[in-house]
Amino acid sequence: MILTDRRRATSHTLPTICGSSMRSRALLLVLWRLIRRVGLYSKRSWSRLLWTILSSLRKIATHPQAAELFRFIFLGTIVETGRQVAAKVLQFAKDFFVVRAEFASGDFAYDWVVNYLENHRVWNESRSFKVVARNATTRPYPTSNLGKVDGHPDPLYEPATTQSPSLFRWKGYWMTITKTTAGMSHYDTRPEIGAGYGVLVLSVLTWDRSVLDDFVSEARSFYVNSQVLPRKQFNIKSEPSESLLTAHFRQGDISYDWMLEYLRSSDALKDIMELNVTTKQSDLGWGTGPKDAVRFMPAPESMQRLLFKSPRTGKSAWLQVVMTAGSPHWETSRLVGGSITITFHSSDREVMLDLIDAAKQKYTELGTSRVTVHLMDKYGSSWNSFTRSRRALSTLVLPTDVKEMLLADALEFLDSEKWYNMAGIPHRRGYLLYGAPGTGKSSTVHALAGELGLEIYFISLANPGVDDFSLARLISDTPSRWILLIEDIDCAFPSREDDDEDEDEKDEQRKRDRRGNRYQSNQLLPPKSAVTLSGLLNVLDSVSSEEGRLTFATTNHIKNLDPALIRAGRMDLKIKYSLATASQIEEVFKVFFSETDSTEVEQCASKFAAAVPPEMYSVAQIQGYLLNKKRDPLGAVEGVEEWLKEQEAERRALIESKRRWREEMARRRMEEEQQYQLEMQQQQRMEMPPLSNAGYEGGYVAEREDGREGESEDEDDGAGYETPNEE
Ligand SMILES: Nc1ncnc2c1ncn2[C@@H]1O[C@H](COP(=O)(O)OP(=O)(O)OP(=O)(O)O)[C@@H](O)[C@H]1O
Repeated sequence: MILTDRRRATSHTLPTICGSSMRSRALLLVLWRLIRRVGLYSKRSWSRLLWTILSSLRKIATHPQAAELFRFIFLGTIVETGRQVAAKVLQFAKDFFVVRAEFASGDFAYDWVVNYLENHRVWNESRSFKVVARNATTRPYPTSNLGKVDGHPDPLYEPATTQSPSLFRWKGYWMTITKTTAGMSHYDTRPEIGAGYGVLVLSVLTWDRSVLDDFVSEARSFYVNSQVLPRKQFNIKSEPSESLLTAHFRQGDISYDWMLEYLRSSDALKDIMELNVTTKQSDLGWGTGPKDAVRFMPAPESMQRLLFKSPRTGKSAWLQVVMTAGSPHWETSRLVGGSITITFHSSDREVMLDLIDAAKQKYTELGTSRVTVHLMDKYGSSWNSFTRSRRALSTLVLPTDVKEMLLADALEFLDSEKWYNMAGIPHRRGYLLYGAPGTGKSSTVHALAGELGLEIYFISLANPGVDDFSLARLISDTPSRWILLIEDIDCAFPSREDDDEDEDEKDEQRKRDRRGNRYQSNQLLPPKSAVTLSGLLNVLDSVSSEEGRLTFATTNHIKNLDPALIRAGRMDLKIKYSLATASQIEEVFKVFFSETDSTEVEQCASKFAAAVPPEMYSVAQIQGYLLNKKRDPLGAVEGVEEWLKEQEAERRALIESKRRWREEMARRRMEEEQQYQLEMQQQQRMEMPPLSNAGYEGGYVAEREDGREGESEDEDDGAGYETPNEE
């Protein structure tokens, strides 16, 4: 009954308390029953509950095991608090009594400290190290007595890779040093991280920070004043420091040649550890001594250290040299685009200037004088520069006065800039050098450039990458007072006189499309260059480039040139280069044997000149013959008859082969023409309407007198063909 009553009471109170969900209703019902059973709804029952809890706690506390537990908790709290306080105090003491510095490889400070530590045998004193075999003869390792004379490397001590700190004493202070090397992370994208990255942590047990400053400054001055090459630590490509002086030398600029010669000299080579050994002739020519047959160069793409001592002030500084090798130019295969970057381990500008001076002086002592030549790259987008030996104007064998006249004219032009400005005439002058190949046209330009101290900008119109636009852009990127050299200017445009013998073969090739099919006579021939005549004229007349320009154009075929190209104002002076005259032949002979007894040479020269027919051979051809007899003037005279016979035979053979070639070409042309006509006839027949429909009303194909098929009358414009019937 009681149960029933309670259920009733619950059922009518619950809906006012809870929500609608069945599950929460059931939960609340259980709770409600619990409260009612314990009687928590009354004040008396609360105090009873409290009393129960307290009495239970008292029971637990008086239990012997519980008392033990409380004691442990209490003690533990005290110990942990003490430990934390001690750690805080220790950390504070460490911060206060230990000075800590970090050095990262790639920075010079790192090198100073590492160099200092290595020279003070810190790793030898360490409890953990690795032993490596290196050549230590250049380094003062007093403990190492091995390997001094037998050419084998010495054992050296290096920090162990375990990163364990080494302890050492410096001026009464204890220091610990930790060196981490060899690639902390291979995944790091920063350039200085990866294999070879190193960090050095130096801690000094002192509260005085100036101890560390003193240490670093001692390491620095030890490094700077050291006469022993510091061992290369890490080959880091990035710039080591922005605050130090760095000088860049680019190939094509004469200062690059100075520096290259200096680096090749024995002064610098003694410090350089990675060398390129070559027996290849360099731009600068062979040396005279037997040792010069092998040339040494600092290895490109490597970082080299060398000590430079200024001859003027006696100051010295370590230099870090990084060389980049150039790549071969597409047309000439000369190396272009190389560079030398020198970082001075000093911020003293005087040292840098002294180095450049010393390099220049070394270069002058060698007696090499060079001319800078800029060649366009294969895309016609930029200039690649290099230098080549200067040629003395006196070595050119030209008809009397030509050299003198050219030089005087160019000098006068360069001197009269003001006059040009006053007269409102653009300050530029054009020279056209024309004549047979090998007569000295290009050599004249190079010799003149050396004489006038001007740079040559060489453009090749046959370069597939160059067009009007790129040519104009390239020309605008030039200095004032320069030489523009356009060789074989005729090659750029289709020749208008196809009967030229030398050009026949080239033209024949050009007259074929990519698949080898011949261009028909009614089709336009492709131009030889993407540069158009008007594009070139624009460049010659342009005011965009700096003025003071001497333009030299050379050609073997002046008759192929458009008159617009060579009119006065564009080509002011036209100089003809002929095949060698008698006096030129004699002079070439004398130049060749200038080191032999003069009376003998005089006699031989006139005999030689009398034997060689004038204006038959170029100077280049005569030089070619004399090169084989360069120490034997008498032999040169005796052998000339034989050589002339050979030349004559060669000439005849050449004429004969050209004749045969022309005949063959004419035959092929005729065959092609016939084939073409035949194909056209067949094609027209195939397009012809069926014969059954032919008739007066339907139109027809008429046979023309010349054998070609006519068109139907219906499609004609009214003039019509005469029909066979009408005929
Ligand atoms: N008049 C000359 N005096 C001295 N050397 C010459 C002379 N002519 C030609 N040579 C020599 O012949 C070689 C070719 O000369 P160069 O290239 O100057 O001739 P070029 O007339 O420009 O020929 P091309 O028309 O084929 O370009 C060079 O090695 C040069 O030394």
